Amino acid sequence: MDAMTLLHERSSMGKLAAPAPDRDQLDALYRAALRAPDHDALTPWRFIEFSGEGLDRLGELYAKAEQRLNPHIDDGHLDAARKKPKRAPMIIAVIAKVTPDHPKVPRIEQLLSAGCAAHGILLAAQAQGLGAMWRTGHYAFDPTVREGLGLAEDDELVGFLYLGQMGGRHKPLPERDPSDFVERWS
Ligand SMILES: Cc1cc2nc3c(=O)[nH]c(=O)nc-3n(C[C@H](O)[C@H](O)[C@H](O)COP(=O)(O)O)c2cc1C
Repeated sequence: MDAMTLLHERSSMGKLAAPAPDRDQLDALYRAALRAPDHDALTPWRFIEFSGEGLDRLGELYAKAEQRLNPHIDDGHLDAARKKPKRAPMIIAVIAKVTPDHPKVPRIEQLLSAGCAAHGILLAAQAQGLGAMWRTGHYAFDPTVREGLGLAEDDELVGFLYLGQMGGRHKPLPERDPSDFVERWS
């Protein structure tokens, strides 16, 4: 796939099947992430890769988060939370590792770099014929989940990237006209 086609046609895939990306594919995903624009070369990101029992452990964290939000939650809802990570054979959590009060690089720039790293992973997934979807949901901001994943106070969980083999077809791309979004000063 040529670069412009990839950039114009990237699309999320919610239906994801086993197997998870293999080591070579993952290496290519991370290399794409590491080419994110990065002011002052802070590399303000880290990644946690979940597969197999790791997905169960993440599900347990989700259930713990729900229980803290609602101590009377019923087993059905707890189970639903536990199963959420099982929607894919692999999840990569992208975490912005923020250096607070940096003299040159404000927080927003560090968050944007980590977001670009996540986008790099999505693009590299599609380039390799894999399916991918960026999710957050309330869990990305939940204190129990943040603590369980070892986030420092200034860090942000930018997203959970669900990855796997394409389990369906991409939905049609929306028709968008660039001129609706562009103002020209010339
Ligand atoms: C930061 C971020 C968080 C997102 N979180 C969710 C989410 O929790 N659930 C969801 O269905 N889509 C979420 N999305 C949107 C999807 O990843 C996807 O972009 C959207 O469904 C549009 O599909 P497309 O990427 O094929 O255009 C999120 C996107 C971003 C950038």
